[in-house]
Amino acid sequence: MKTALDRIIDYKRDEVRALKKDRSLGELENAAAAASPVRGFGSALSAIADADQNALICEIKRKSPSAGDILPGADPVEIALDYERGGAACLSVLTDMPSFGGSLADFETIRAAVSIPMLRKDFMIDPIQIIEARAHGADCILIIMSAIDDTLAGELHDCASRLGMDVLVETHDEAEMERALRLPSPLIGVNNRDLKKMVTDLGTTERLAPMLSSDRQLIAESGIADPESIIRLRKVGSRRFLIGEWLMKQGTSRAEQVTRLKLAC
Ligand SMILES: O=P(O)(O)OC[C@@H](O)[C@@H](O)c1c[nH]c2ccccc12
Repeated sequence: MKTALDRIIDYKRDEVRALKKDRSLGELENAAAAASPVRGFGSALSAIADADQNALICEIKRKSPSAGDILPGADPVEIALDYERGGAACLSVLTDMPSFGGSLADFETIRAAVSIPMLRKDFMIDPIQIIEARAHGADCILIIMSAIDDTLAGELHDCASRLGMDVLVETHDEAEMERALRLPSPLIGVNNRDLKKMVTDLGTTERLAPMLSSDRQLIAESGIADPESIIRLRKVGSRRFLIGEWLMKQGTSRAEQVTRLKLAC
């Protein structure tokens, strides 16, 4: 049986094929070279985490395979400005349309409206997507270890580094963590949501956190739903958090809730 992740990777292959037909590599490389300079993603997280506050990567997604509709008609710029005003370190913007309702057009509009660094959150399976990400202003890209093999992960990582972007390497079990630690990126995410089974458990971050040495930075991802989740994960040393659905649903108190999470201890 195909998992949700398998299905996504299948249509990503079609998207990559279409992109390669549409735009030449040279053209995209030129656009990437002309894009606005990278904003340091990892350094923005560290500036807050090193002061012992919670460095938040706040996410914009209209829907997801696990949650269904989150905020279908959301104005992404309005939400991004709430996040920035509340004190988010960085933003994560889903650019996948079929499953998450996002786009690179959203990404670009948001980046023009805020000054904090941004992660292009998508399913990367080919270097051309990384170049495309930079051409649209991305400061960081995501590598999902459960979606690709080590060779491809290394290639995508090198491509992002060459373009000056940071890389968030996502894991969700011990084997993936071991593979992730062979890549040079200091930013190691632990996804509490199993993308194959679509179940979320904060215990995943607690279990994997001890595998990181002090030269790596743990980012706890998914299922963070209140200050208590943050307080729980701070106990295993996490000071960096990626939060989507719960913040999306906070309505008019969104900025205040960001500040509350940032200061939770
Ligand atoms: O909405 P949540 O449970 O706060 O999760 C945010 C983020 O971690 C989640 O969207 C995510 C983590 N890794 C991903 C990979 C692909 C798509 C989405 C994700």
